[in-house]
Amino acid sequence: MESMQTKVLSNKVTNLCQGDKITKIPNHRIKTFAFPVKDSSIKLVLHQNDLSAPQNLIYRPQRKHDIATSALSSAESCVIDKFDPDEVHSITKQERIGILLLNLGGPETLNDVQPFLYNLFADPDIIRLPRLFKFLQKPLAQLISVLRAPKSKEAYASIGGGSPLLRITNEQAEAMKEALEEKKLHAKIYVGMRYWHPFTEEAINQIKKDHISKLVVLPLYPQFSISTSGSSISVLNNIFREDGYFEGLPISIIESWYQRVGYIKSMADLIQKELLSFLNSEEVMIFFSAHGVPLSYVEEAGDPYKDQMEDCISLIMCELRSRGVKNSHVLAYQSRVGPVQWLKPYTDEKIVELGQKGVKSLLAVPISFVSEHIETLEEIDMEYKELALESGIENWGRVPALNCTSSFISDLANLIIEALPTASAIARTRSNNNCTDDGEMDAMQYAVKMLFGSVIAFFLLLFPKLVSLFKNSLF
Ligand SMILES: C=CC1=C(C)c2cc3[nH]c(cc4nc(cc5[nH]c(cc1n2)c(C)c5CCC(=O)O)C(CCC(=O)O)=C4C)c(C)c3C=C
Ligand SMILES: [Fe+2]
Repeated sequence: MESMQTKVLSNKVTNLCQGDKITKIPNHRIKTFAFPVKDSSIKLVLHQNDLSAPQNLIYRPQRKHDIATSALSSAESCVIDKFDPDEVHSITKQERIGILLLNLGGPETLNDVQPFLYNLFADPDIIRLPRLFKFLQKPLAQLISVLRAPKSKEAYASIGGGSPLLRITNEQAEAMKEALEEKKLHAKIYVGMRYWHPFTEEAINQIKKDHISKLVVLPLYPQFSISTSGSSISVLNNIFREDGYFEGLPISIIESWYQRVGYIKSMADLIQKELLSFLNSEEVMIFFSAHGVPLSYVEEAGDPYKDQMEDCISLIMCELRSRGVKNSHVLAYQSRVGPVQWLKPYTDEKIVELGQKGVKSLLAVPISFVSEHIETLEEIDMEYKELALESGIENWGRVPALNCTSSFISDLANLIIEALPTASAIARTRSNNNCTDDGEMDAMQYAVKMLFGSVIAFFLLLFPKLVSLFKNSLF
């Protein structure tokens, strides 16, 4: 396993040994700092000379796509040290700590499916239109959501009529609160969903009512993607910029956490346990199935999702190998939507290929999400299982999602505690982007764009050939 460690000494970045303490020259400013450390026991803590408590703690995986980050500002001196929870508690006793868990959200009833899909496709981080065509976003979302709704409804009906996501996320929040209390940190936990209730805005209103004085934001996606954590964080950053409450409020945003030892070990535990349920466990191929993203996200927009996914899988396999598990493994991407190319190999094609090659036993491991959801319960458990059995795979198994696994929840609680000292005020620079936000568009401009977009969408609906092309290739 590659492990790169870095230390700051004056202006230089050199190699670091665990436990190194380095005092940096006073008044040195640190603006951004990539900290590509895979061993999460090593942290970089920035101290101010007159305070004994850490002011900032940097915990940033290496990534290509740069979105707003706030944790790093200026520091008087710099110490590289191991994380000390007692020190954190001493500075947080007087605070009203809030933890905001971000997630995707899902329809609770079949009637919610179409409006939920509308919210999803109206997100410019999900359908990325060129600037010139941005005005089509909402009419297109309306069209696609109406066309896709019947298929999605069928899938949600087959798993009981709605998504289990809110229930599981609430259970995780409750379990996290208890784990934090055991670690002597009292915090209020909020759930903010991107596409369904309770929306992020609802969670933010509650945070304000509760007079939270320090906030940690934790997206429940281990790996960062523009389409998931990125989208949720940009909604938040817009709120933080516009709302005076957040001016000066210390906030720490955790962007990804797939490389945490606690998470990796929890995943390895689940895989190891499930392998034992096969009669021929050493012959089973471990089949990691990650939610896909369009290829352009990675190749054009610099989404670090694929790199992080591959990294994550090599860390899990490394952990399994250290336990003597020698099974082969493969990574494929599921749940593609639309006519564009997505990350490959595709899960369905890979299953067929493996069946043709004579593989007899597969263990599916959902890897991009930590709760059961439609794509584990319907796509993997029903569609892919059926496809596998038709393709000659004889033994099929699936690793459950982490949900409330206690080692995992405890590790997330540690992550929150470690992130607290990094909380710092978000820079409130207003975007000078004129035309991307409805709020910034005048009413007339908005009405014209909606009307024009709706006319185009309406014409698309009138052409049966186009619609059937949409239906066949998109949905
Ligand atoms: C890390 C996980 C996810 C990524 C990456 C992601 C990207 C992504 N998704 C869509 C389109 C849809 N996603 C849908 C549901 C859905 N997606 C995720 C996770 C990721 N999505 C979850 C957990 C869920 C399920 C929520 C639930 O209700 O249980 C759906 C709706 C379901 C369906 O109709 O299939 C769509 C559509 C795109 C286009 C995309 C990247 C651009
Ligand atoms: Fe999705």
